[in-house]
Parts: sequence; C-alpha cells; structure tokens
Amino acid sequence: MIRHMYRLYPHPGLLVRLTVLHVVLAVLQGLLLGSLVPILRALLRPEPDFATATPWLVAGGIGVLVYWALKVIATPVGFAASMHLAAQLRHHLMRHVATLPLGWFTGDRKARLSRTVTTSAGNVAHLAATFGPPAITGTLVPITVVAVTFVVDWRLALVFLIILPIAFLALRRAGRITSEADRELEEAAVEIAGRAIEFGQAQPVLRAAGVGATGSARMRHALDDHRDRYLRGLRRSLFPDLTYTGVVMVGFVAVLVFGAQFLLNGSLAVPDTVALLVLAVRFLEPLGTLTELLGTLHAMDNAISRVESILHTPALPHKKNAVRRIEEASIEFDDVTFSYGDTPALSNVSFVCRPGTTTALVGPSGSGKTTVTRLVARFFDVDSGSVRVGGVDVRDLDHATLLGEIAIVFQDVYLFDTTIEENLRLARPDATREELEAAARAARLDEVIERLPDGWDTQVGEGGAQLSGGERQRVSIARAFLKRARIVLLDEAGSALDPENEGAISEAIANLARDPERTVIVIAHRPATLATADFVVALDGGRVMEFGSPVDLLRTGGTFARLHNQYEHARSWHIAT
Ligand SMILES: Nc1ncnc2c1ncn2[C@@H]1O[C@H](COP(=O)(O)OP(=O)(O)OP(=O)(O)O)[C@@H](O)[C@H]1O
Repeated sequence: MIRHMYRLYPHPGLLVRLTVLHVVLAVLQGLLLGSLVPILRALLRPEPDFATATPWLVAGGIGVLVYWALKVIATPVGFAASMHLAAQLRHHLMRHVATLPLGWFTGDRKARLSRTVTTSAGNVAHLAATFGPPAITGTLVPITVVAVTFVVDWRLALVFLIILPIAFLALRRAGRITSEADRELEEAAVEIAGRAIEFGQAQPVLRAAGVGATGSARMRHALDDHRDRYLRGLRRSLFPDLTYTGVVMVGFVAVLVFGAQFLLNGSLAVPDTVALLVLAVRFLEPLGTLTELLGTLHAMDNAISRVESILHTPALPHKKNAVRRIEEASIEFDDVTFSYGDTPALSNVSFVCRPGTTTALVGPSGSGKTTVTRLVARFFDVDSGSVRVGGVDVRDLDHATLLGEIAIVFQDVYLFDTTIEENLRLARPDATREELEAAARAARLDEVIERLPDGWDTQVGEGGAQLSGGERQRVSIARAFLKRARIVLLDEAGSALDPENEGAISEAIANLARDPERTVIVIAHRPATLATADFVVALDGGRVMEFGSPVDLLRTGGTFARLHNQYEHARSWHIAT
C-alpha cells in the first residue's frame, strides 16, 4: 500500500520527510521506554544508586524533549502536507484526464471521476498525512519494545513475540473484511452520485409525471442499497474486530501471569518487573489502536486503487512524430469498422467529404450517425480501416492539431455560466470586437444578442439556461466561425424548434458551408438541411446504404427517399386549435 501511495505522487519528497519524521518518533518512543529499565534497576533498591541512574535520566530527559519537540511540529506539518499532497494529486489526475479519449467520458465515468477527484484524492492525501503516522507508531513501537525486552528478559520477549504474529493475523483478517465492505460501499456511493445527477436532469420529466420529489425508483433503489451494504459491512466486521481485541487482551493477561510467575520464583527482579509491565502496556496499547485505524487505512487503500484506476487508464495513443499540419480539410472513411465493446456500431463504412461541401448523415436511430462524427474527432480509435483528415490517418495526426481544425456543434450545447462574449471567446480568446460581431452575424446570433437585456454582457446562466436550445446552438455555430474551424461536425436539434430558430440555424449552416475550405458534416433531421446538402450518406445498421447527391438519391427511391418522405410527412403535421 505504501509503495502504491508513493507512486501516486509526482513529487513524493514531502511524503518521504513526513514518514521519516514519524519513524523517528516511533523508534524514539520505544527507546525512551527501554531507558526505564536501567533507571528503575538503579533506583528501585534499598539504597538507590543515583550515580548509575543520572546519565540515563539525563539521556532520557533529552530524549523526551526531542520527542515532544518533534511531536509538536509533526501535527501542523501533517496538516500542511495533507493540503499540498491533495492539490498535487488532483493536478496529477486532471492532467491525466485531459489526455484521455473523449469517448471515455460516459455518464458513469464522469460520476466516478467527480468522486475520485474530490473525495478519494482528498482522503488519500489526508490519510497519508494524518492516519499514516499513528499506523507507523502502532507498528514500530511494539517492534522496538520487543527488541528492548529481549535485553531485559528473553522469556517475556518471547511471549511478546508469540502475541505479535497472532495479533497481526487477526488484524489482517479483520482488514480484509473491512476493505471488502468499504469497496462495496464506495460502489454504492458512486451509484448514488450517478443517480443524483440523473435525478436532477430528469426533474422536468418527473415533475410532468407529478412525481418530482419521490419519483426516481433508481434513486430510491440506490439509497436503499447503500444503507443495506453499510449494515451488512458492520455485521460482517463485528466478529473479526472482536477476535482481534480478544487476542490483544489475552496477550496482556499472559504477560501479567508470566511476569508474576517469574517474580514469585525469583527469576525476575522487582525493578525489571515494573519496567516490563510499563513496556507491556506500551506494547499492547498501539496494537489496540491499530484496529480502530484499520478501517481508515483500508479505506485509504481502496481510495488509492480508485485514483490509480483513473491514472492507469491509457491515454489516447500519441505518436512521437505526429503530423502537425494538414493542407486541406477533406474527410475520408476507408472501410471503417468500429464497435463499442461488444456492440457493433459501424461496419465497412467508406465515403469521402471534400472541402467546400456539406454532407448530411441520415438514417434511423442507432444507425451510427453520431459514431461517424465521434470517429472524425477521434473520440475513439477504429477497430479496422482508417479515418483520414486532410489525407492523414487521424491516429498519425497530433491530437491538438486535429481538434484545432474541428468545431463540434452538439444537439444540446453546454454553455458556461458567464457572459455570451466569454462563451464565444472560448473559441478564440484574442478575437477582436469586429471578429466577434462577424461570427455572431454569420451564425444569426446578432439578433439574439440585440434582444438580451445586457447584450454581449448578458449572463447566460448555468449550462446556458437563459437561452433556448436553438439560441444555444447559434452560440455554438458562432464559435465555429470564430475558431475558423475547417471542419464542422453538427448534430441538428432533433426536436422541433420554433420557426425563427429553425430558419436561423438553417441559414447559419448554409453560411458555414459557403467557405470553400470548410468541410461540413451534419446529422440532418430537417428537410431544409437535406435540400441544401451537397451529399448524403444514408446509414442503416452501421452500414452505408447509399451515398450521392440528394437529388440523385431521391430519384432512385431508396433509404434516403423513404426517410425524406418521413421527414416531410412529420413536418406537415400540426396540432389543430
Ligand atoms: N457510448 C456507447 N456505448 C455503447 N454503445 C453505444 C454508445 N454510443 C452508441 N452506441 C451504440 O452504437 C450504435 C450506433 O449509435 P449512434 O449513436 O452512432 O447512432 P445514431 O444513428 O447517432 O442514433 P440517434 O439518431 O438515436 O442518435 C447503437 O447501437 C448504439 O446503441
């Protein structure tokens, strides 16, 4: 565990100093107790021998002073170290997470990441600095006491030596059970975190069903499961904990019985007996505290495993001599096959998108449209075949270069809780006012900004809540203009937009496509977008069923013509008033 903990920290120097400090404290404590023996031998006699006792008393006094001085500085040093180590670990984690493939960030993993960065990283650092030291003391003091006892009376040292492994065996068993219980509890806590996020997001649906406060069965189930696992863990660890405490108590009684026996038969002097009893107390007391620490130490071990499991997630493979520039922004799928684990998503997909063109992806739900856009941005690597951008396999392209070329406009755009201007500037922090305004005009965002009370300085709220879905998409399209992205991957809003937003977004997409250097791929849900696309890729079951211009495909009357008719049909519906 200690080795694992050290490996987590890029700069473990602080941890090394802290550990050394506590090792010194533990050994010093054992030796100070040992110095009682010559002192008591010299003083507990009819005529005390002060000449022999004085050097030991002086050495013991200095030792006590040093011990307390170190003890006093150890506490603040421990807390400061805990803060530094937590910050160091969190930075380390975030740096690593930033290198993971974007496809890694599923809902469950985001919940796990959030708990690991906040709770687990904090615990690992806090425990290392505050619970590690008593654990060192609890182990090293009894070992030092045994060594000192050997010098005084080998028979009682043997009694200690017999107790020690039995106590550690009992402790290990209790530890294993506590650790399993803690792991189960953490799984349940992650489940609660995930369900809590879901519960928040699903509030509109739950409230519409009239069950906003109590409605999530999954949430209730997660809470009940957490409680059950906690109680089960308590019940399971009760017996091993009692066994360990029993071993320590029996050990103490054994030392008393043997000590009294040796005293009565005259093989142990009174001063030695008194000193050995003090040593016995200091031998058994830290062992007793170990069981209390045990749960915490195992929680620490599990927290270390959780941090490690994220740190060991392989980063996106990165080539040393990766290509850092592409001439043009063409996109080519060459016999691409891809699965999410066991779920096949794309099979032998091939098509080409040239700069200056817009390609619409159409197909029924689950046909693989989103996956195509994810593979262009290298959220995942393909199983076979190749995705090329500007003629270069995306695996050979520097990832930052690739993402620098791409703007992604999701269906549900996330905006940061700041002003519209700051949200746009994310795409290019040094953009001039003219550039910002030109991007807003091209995305038809200018008219939205004019309507807002504080114009460019309007706060958009958490996630962009002050704006409608269509308006948020316009912000995202404006970012694509500002970034001068040569590739735009756009997932048109599937749900109905009001006519104003629908018209504005169609025009914004047409504006994007006007740049002869830009390649646009749009997951199209509206006939207007399909009509303006240069090419259509019709997918079904992860395969390309048709590829060609919309006019040609309508004429051939295949998958695309069928979908187009469905879209048109859906559009002609209206609610009678
Ligand atoms: N993260 C994921 N993990 C596992 N399977 C996934 C994941 N994302 C998509 N899939 C599966 O891959 C297949 C293709 O999904 P994809 O999202 O690409 O389809 P789509 O055409 O975009 O669907 P929709 O129009 O409903 O968004 C589906 O069977 C889907 O269930």
